[in-house]
Amino acid sequence: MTIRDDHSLAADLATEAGERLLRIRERTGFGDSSALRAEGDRASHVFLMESLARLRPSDSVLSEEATREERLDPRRLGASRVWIVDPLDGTREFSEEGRSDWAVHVALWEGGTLTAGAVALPAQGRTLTTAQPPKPPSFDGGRFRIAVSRTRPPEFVQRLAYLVGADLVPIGSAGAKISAVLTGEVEAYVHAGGQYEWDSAAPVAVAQAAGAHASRIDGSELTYNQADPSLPDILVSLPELATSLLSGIRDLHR
Ligand SMILES: Nc1ncnc2c1ncn2[C@@H]1O[C@H](COP(=O)(O)O)[C@@H](OP(=O)(O)O)[C@H]1O
Ligand SMILES: [Mg+2]
Repeated sequence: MTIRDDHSLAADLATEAGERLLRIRERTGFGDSSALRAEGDRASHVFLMESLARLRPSDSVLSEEATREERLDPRRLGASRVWIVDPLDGTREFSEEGRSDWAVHVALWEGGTLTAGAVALPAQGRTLTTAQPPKPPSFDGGRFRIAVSRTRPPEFVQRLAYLVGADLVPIGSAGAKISAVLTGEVEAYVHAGGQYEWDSAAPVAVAQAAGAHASRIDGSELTYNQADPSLPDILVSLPELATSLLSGIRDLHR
């Protein structure tokens, strides 16, 4: 792998981890889904950790699959460059034959902001990247689509859809849902009730580079590389829809 800059590195690592995951799916099969999930998580984590240690030895890494001690390493909080990775987002969907809504996330946080990132969607044959941000379609009115978790949608989301005139589209993986906003399959993604920095850092880096709206559901900023990596709610949407979605969510929580 020839390394040019952080944007290309994020894209190359996410893409290669994704190719490895496709091979694991093919080799292992779907007979024992918990073994397939465990092998996918482990192999992708090891590949990303070894690659970053070799190619960016001075940087810190926060990975979903790291041990609790590794995640609590105080050096990460004092570091100026931290890679935030989710080796396999949408682990459940990865282990279901025929599904393509799972992803590999690689993001770079520098001094308070996300500066580079990539989301590989291996079973869709594409990687969305800050190296070449996608151009989301513009919204020209009418009913629209909100992507939600297949298994843990926020309790208020049905009422929100009714209020703003939208249909709900269940999709697995935060990365796949945010990518769906950027490629025009849906117009928004709403989540609440629990999630972590690695679930959103890379797709948010790409969404911001693409000019989409990304925030907490109260409209405040998403902040990364915190001591506690919990980041329980998120709204990503086409920019034209953010105001009405945020005010709809606010009305439902009054
Ligand atoms: N209530 C919750 N608590 C903790 N994590 C959650 C969550 N809801 C969703 N997530 C995480 O967010 C990612 C996307 O979830 P979903 O597909 O349901 O939208 C998944 O990541 P992983 O697949 O990496 O574990 C999932 O674990
Ligand atoms: Mg995840």
